[in-house]
Amino acid sequence: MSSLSPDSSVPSARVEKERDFYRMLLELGQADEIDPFLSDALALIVEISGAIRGYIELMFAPDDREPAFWVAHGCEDQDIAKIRAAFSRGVMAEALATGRTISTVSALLDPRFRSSKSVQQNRIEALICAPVGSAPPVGVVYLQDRAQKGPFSEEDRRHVEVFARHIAPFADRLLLRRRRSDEADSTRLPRRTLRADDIVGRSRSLAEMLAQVAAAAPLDVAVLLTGASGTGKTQLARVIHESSPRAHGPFVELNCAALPEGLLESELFGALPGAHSTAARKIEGKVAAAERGTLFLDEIGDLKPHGQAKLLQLLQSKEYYPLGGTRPVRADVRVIAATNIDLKVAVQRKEFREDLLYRLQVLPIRLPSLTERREDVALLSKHFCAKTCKAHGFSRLQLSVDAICAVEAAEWSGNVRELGHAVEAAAIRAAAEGVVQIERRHLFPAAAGASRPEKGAVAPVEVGPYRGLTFQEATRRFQAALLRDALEENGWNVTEAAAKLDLARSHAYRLVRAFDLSRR
Ligand SMILES: Nc1ncnc2c1ncn2[C@@H]1O[C@H](COP(=O)(O)OP(=O)(O)OP(=O)(O)O)[C@@H](O)[C@H]1O
Repeated sequence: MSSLSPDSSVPSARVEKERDFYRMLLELGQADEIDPFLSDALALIVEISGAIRGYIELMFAPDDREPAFWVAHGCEDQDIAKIRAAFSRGVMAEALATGRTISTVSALLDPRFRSSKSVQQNRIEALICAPVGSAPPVGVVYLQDRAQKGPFSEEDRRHVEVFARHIAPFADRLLLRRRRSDEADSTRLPRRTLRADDIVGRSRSLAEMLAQVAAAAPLDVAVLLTGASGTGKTQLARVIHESSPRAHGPFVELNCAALPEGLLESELFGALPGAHSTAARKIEGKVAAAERGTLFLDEIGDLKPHGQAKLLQLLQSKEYYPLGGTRPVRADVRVIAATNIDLKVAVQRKEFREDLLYRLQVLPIRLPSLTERREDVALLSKHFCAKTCKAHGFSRLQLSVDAICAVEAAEWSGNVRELGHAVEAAAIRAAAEGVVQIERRHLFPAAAGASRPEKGAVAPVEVGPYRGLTFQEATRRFQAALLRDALEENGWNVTEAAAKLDLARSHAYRLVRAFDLSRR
């Protein structure tokens, strides 16, 4: 056997490498989830061939503009457009069209590819590209650049071809699943006109809301977003902006709850030098900063009467006066407002101007709470799990089937943020244990201080300091102590403390005032 060492029966390094390769391919093939399997398999072929970059792309149809699935290895950028631009489209197209493996020592010198823009721009040298599947191929495996100078060998080519044959049945299964799940996705239609990739979910209630967003986004009218805290109003405001003709303009956010009444006018409209004690120089207001873009007014229900009057004036006349200014300035901004309180009730209580409410809610959009879209909980949990792994540099963790059942069964009070925090905490616990799956116990640890108790269960808390007090007084003192603690921990940054406690910012500000908390 030519691959054995001449003087013994010890296999050569090449044979060992090859054996490892096949063994690992077989092991990888046992995986239930195809996406991570393809990602691991790609890392393996990149390593075996000594390539620097690798890419797998699968398509529903050969002339589709976007891939149905893709995974890259050795590429910093997570933006698919940038990753695709770094590889030779010409080479991939040829492998797909001919059903044959393409390889070259240097694409830059190869007369078949040297005129291609991507080849010139990325100065592409050695590459191999093998089609996946046959009659017709459904995608490609593409390797580019070698760690050690020189071309890919015949052996590398053989490995890539074996690899492409091995993953072909997985690719077929993945495409079939994707096609079926795409057909079942009720949000597919409205998503077509929106830049809403970050909005996870496929439930009917989310689809109905996205349909309203798709109708509202291109129109230059005010939008009022309502819904419980943490349901995604801020995220949706960005989607509306990015899907509108103002997408190239700025998106400027102003939290009305965080704003002391005296600062509102200069914050919103800016101030001319000398307009007030702190305005030594001209201060640019948020309206000016949002010129030709979108001004997002969060927690609009907390705007005080004076602020409401000023905002109404702006919406009616499209003009405003900077503080200390005598001439009106024209404003070209689209206003999107958000609130988690019922503004109609606030109007009845004379806390919010009715005329302003009508100006703001030309197109009102209510965000469904998590309880109305329970079928999205599993998808959202997986999304938060992947996001946490990426943010903390964990190797890929997955939620076990049992853990998914547990998150689906738990009560989340409609709050997506709360679900996100619980999954993040669970991922951190699982990573600390060095396991690869997040289990129920990571999500709902029995100890005190656990994130979200499962339905019915309440984690124990020490009652010592509150003994002897009435229920109300004990609750009040406990809340004040908890909030003070979070504020201390976060340098008295109310927004961060609110996020830590999973409170709406406006609620946190109200509590700070109600408990009269201040730095000691
Ligand atoms: N459908 C979704 N898909 C993915 N992430 C989501 C979704 N909805 C909400 N989130 C995430 O949940 C968190 C809370 O969302 P966001 O801040 O937009 O809520 P909000 O309604 O503005 O909250 P608040 O009323 O407290 O200001 C964010 O991290 C957001 O990215």
